[in-house]
Amino acid sequence: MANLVSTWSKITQTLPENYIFPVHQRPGSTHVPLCKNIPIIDLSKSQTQTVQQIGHACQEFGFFQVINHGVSEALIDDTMKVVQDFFNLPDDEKEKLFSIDPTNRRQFPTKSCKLFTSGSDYANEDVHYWRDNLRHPCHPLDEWAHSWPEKPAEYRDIVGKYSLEVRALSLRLLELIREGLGLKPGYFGEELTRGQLMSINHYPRCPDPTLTLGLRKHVDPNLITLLSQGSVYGLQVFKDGQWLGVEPMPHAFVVNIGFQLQIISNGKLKSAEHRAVTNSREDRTTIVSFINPCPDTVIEPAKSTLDTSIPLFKPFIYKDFLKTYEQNKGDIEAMMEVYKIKP
Ligand SMILES: O=C(O)CCC(=O)C(=O)O
Ligand SMILES: [Fe+2]
Repeated sequence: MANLVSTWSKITQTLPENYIFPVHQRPGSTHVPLCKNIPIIDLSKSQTQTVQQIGHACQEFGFFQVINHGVSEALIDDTMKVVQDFFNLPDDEKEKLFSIDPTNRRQFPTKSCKLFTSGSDYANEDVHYWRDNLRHPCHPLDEWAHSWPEKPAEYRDIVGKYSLEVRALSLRLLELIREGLGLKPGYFGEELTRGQLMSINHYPRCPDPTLTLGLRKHVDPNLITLLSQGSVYGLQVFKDGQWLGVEPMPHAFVVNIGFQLQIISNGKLKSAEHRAVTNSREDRTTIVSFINPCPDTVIEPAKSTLDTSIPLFKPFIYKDFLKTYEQNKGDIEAMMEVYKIKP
C-alpha cells in the first residue's frame, strides 16, 4: 500500500474525506493578498541599520525575509533541485525510507532520518495534512550526514553544504537579534542553538486546495527558523486577525521567530502563527532549517529583557515544552496559558 501522499495522489482526482478540514480551519480561497509589508532585510546594509530593522520586524510581524545574506544562489538552487529530485525518485525508492511502523502507524522511535506523511502523530490525527516530510538532524554534520538519504547521489554533499551555510546565517541573525534585545555577547551560544533540524516539506498538487491544508496554523516550537520556499506560493502568516500571503522570493530566506525567542525576549519578540496552503497546479517543496536548544536547556525570560523586572513567563525545560507543544498542536494561545505568569 502506498503511504506517501505524493505516491497515491497521482491517481486520484478527488480529495479523500480525511483530508477535509473543519469549516473554520479551511483556507477557502487560497488567494489571500500577498503581503507587501512583511519586512525585507538587506544584510549588506550597515549593522546599526539591520539591528534596528530586524528588531522592528520581530516585534511587529515575527517574520521577515533576508536578502544579500551571503549564501550563494547556486547553492540554494542546487539544494532545491536535489530535494525535489528526492521526491521525484521512483515511488518504491521513497517508500523504502518510510519511517512509520505499519502495524500501529507510529514513528519508529530510533530512526533519526524520517520520511513520513502528514504530521508527526498520524495515528491520532482527526484530519491529515496534504504533505510528505523528510527530516533529519544536521549539526554536527559528521555525526548525522551518514544517516541521510543515499539517493539522489549528491544529496548528502549538497544538503551538507547548505545546512552549514544556513546554520552560519541563522547564528548571524541571532547575533543581530541579541544586540537589539541588549543581551550579553554569547547569549545564544552552545546550549540554545546546538540543535539543527532540516525539514523538507513536499506538498503535491492537490485536487481541492480550498478544503485542505499542507500545514495547519501553528507557531514554530524552536528558537529561529529559516525557510527557503522556492518560487511556488503557499506560506501564509496570521496577523491582526487575517491571513497574509508571503511572497515567494526564490533566493531570499523567510525568517520566522520561534516560540523560545518569544519567551526569552519576555514577549517583546513575536512568534507568529502561520500555515501552508496547497495548490492544484504544481507541487511545492520547501526547505526548512530549525535551530533548536538542547533538550535539557532551561528556557526563561532573559534578565536583561525585563524592562520592568517582571518576568511574564515561567521557566521550563525545553524537552518538557515539546510535549506541551504536541498536546496543544502548536496553538500559541493554549501554550501561553501554560507558561504565562498569572497576576
Ligand atoms: O512550507 C511552508 O511554507 C511552511 C513550513 C512550516 O511552517 C514548517 O515546516 O514549520
Ligand atoms: Fe512553521
